[in-house]
Amino acid sequence: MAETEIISSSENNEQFFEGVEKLIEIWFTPAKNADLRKITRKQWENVLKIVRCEIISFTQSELVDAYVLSESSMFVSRRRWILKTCGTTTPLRCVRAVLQLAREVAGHERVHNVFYSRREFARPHAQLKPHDNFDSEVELLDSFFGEGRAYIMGPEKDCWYLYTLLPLEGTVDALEKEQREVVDRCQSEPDQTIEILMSDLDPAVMDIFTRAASTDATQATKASGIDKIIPGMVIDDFLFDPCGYSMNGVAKDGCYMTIHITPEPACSYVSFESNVPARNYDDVIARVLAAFRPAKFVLTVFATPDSPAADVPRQLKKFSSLVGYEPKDSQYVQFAGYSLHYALYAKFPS
Ligand SMILES: C[S@+](CC[C@H](N)C(=O)[O-])C[C@H]1O[C@@H](n2cnc3c(N)ncnc32)[C@H](O)[C@@H]1O
Repeated sequence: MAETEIISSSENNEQFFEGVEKLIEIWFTPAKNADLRKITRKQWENVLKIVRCEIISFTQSELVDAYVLSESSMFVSRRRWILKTCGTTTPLRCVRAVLQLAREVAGHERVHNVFYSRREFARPHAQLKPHDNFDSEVELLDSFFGEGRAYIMGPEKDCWYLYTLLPLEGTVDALEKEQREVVDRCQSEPDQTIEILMSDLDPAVMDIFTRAASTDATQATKASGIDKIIPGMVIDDFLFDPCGYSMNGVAKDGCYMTIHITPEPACSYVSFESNVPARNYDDVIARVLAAFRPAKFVLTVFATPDSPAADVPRQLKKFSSLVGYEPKDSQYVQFAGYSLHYALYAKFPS
């Protein structure tokens, strides 16, 4: 397994692990016979060496390959690549290699869209370059993709960073035109992503994700109710020793879900992400919160106009009441081709 990222805090001798992930998603422009799944496992292993993590498990559906990594997950489909890694991994350092493999092995010449996002780290200064600050990350991303756009949402300590090539609606028409052409060429490909990034979780729940309480990952998946959050997924789960948990779920229709858990009391963190389509995510959000009981969380929802979830970001804008939680911040952004809702919630004081 890759070099572990667990650091002992000198202040109180408690274990610290940076659960907050960096998430990069690259969409390539459709091209005849091009498919990222032509990239071999060995080639991915070499890419992940640059990131400082490795593959620990693999599952697939007809439409998506899903890898559980020593630090989170990777999903590969015909024209979309997603890499989500935590700890002090360096995912942006591998982008050049991925673009090269996409071109030379998979037949993808053109990048259509890029999303790079993360919550603020618990310990930003412990990160390796370029992840030690957002400006450096943006500079590197711009060196690959040209002029992207960078956004910082929410209050300083709980902010959420986003880099994308999407223009704000109505500001740049070149990308809009390209997007329309792609939609025309490949019919529409509706897309939506919900992420719930939770911190300061209930210790009784976190206990489930330790080897002391659960004999294996399956037991932890069932005891926590993870298997009920989105039914119908084939689950590939992993329980770390002495604690920590990662899972990927894939469905026949190509949808995925992924959950990663850092249970250490000093730095407890859980992330949930899925691209399952829905007219609203109230039930999914309620099940996630009931399973993990965070004190604080960031919620983000992206949706294209042709997605069943198209109206979700707008609905959430007005949706202030999540039982037991109060909204601390909320932003709604309309990009060309996507809308986005960001919100920060905290538990009502008991
Ligand atoms: C890989 S997991 C999931 C992290 C995830 N990003 C999250 O949302 O919290 C990290 C958890 O597994 C534990 N762990 C145990 N062995 C590990 C290893 N060899 N590499 C990475 N994490 C390990 C860490 O202490 C931490 O609790």
